Amino acid sequence: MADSNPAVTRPSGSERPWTAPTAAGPVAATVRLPGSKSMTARALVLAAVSAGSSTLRAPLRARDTMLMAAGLQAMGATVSTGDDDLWVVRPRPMHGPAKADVGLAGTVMRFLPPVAGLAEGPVTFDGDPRARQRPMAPLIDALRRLGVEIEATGGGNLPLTVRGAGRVTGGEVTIDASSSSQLISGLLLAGAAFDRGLVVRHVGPPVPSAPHLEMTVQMLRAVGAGIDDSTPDVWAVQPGRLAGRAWDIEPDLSGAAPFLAAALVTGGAVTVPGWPSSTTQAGDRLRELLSAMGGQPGLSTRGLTMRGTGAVHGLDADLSEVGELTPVLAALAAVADSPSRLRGIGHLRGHETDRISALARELGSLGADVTERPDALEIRPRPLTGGRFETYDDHRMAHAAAVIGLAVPGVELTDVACTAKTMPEFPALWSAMVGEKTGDQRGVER
Ligand SMILES: O=C(O)C1=C[C@@H](OP(=O)(O)O)[C@@H](O)[C@H](O)C1
Ligand SMILES: C=C(OP(=O)(O)O)C(=O)O
Repeated sequence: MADSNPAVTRPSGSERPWTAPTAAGPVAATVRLPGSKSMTARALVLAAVSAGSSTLRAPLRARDTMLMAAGLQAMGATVSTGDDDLWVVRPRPMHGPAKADVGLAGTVMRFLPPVAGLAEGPVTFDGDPRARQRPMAPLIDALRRLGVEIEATGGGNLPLTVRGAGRVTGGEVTIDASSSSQLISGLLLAGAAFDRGLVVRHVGPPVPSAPHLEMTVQMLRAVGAGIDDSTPDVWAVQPGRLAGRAWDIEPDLSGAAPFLAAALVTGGAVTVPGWPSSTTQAGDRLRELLSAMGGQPGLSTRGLTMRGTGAVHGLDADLSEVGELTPVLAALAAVADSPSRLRGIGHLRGHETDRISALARELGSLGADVTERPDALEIRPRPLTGGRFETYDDHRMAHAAAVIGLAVPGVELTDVACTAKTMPEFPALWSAMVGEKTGDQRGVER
């Protein structure tokens, strides 16, 4: 289904085993990171449902965002991704028949079906085997109640076919989005184009990932949407045409997690240039979280510099708003000098893999004492030894393994190619940061 772009396709057999490099001493590097996955995804979708052309400066070129671009193109939008630094999106009337490969991208599988409701004709969605297990049912139900016809071939999951009528009635809908904030973001991003606009009311256990919802609201406002989020758990988008615009995509701050963690593990210093002084990205919370674990963050016009102090402390934190940071924080917790409790992360069981189980199993297999709770991880550090580390197609499991590998020789990832989901250049950047001479040095100054 996907095109032949290597950043997109993930044929079986593309796995690449990798032994994580061990740091010979404190790392000292400036690491230039690619654009934010979450901002790139939203900018692409908003551009496709807007009235005029849009541009994305410094977008993320990775599997998730290329699949988003391909899905929008399949529905008729023109998305020019030839220039690494500037993508151009020209909206066109959306239509089927079309097929969209979501890969393993939560953003693609939750953001595109509402757009497909606006298309005329059938659009079929499917993805990697694991994508068929990720929560979709609340979105399918909500879209149906908003007037969209959906053939749910996969029951409440993928695959599914949206039989769009070229317009969506819209109006008010309730949804239980406790399994993923993306269920709400997806509805909101398309909602201004619905005939009656959209009022989304969340009912159920708390919605995770508040910063991501804030990003959705702010980016909608930036293209002229009238949106009211003043009532907790209710979002109201007025109907109206959105304006195309020029987006400057910020560096991916969640993708910064393993690099900043390297400063703590090795007692070194890592700078990420272009760190925004104000942002809705969840990764900005790394400043306080890594500070609680012993790092010293300093934000200046050069970017964010994280300095290690030689000590890594355990962490007791509710990570419900920043769940995607959990794998790297869990890795740090495993090499810390005191126990950790990472709480509020039940929804991670529906991520790229069940991250609670996966982290418990893999950290445990290296020697850490880990207790898996329904919505938490308790990690008591013990001396670790190298060994096989299964990455479960999960880019952030690979990041976690790389962080431990800095301190523990012989951590062997079953696959590092899964990092292409959000950062195809991860292995090269990582090796260059650690000082391996053989690697591609682009993006890293030492
Ligand atoms: O909207 C987004 O861009 C995202 C929202 C979050 O999803 P969940 O709320 O499902 O955790 C986050 O974990 C994911 O990496 C990206
Ligand atoms: C949960 C994540 O991704 P997705 O957008 O596929 O949900 C993530 O990147 O950590």
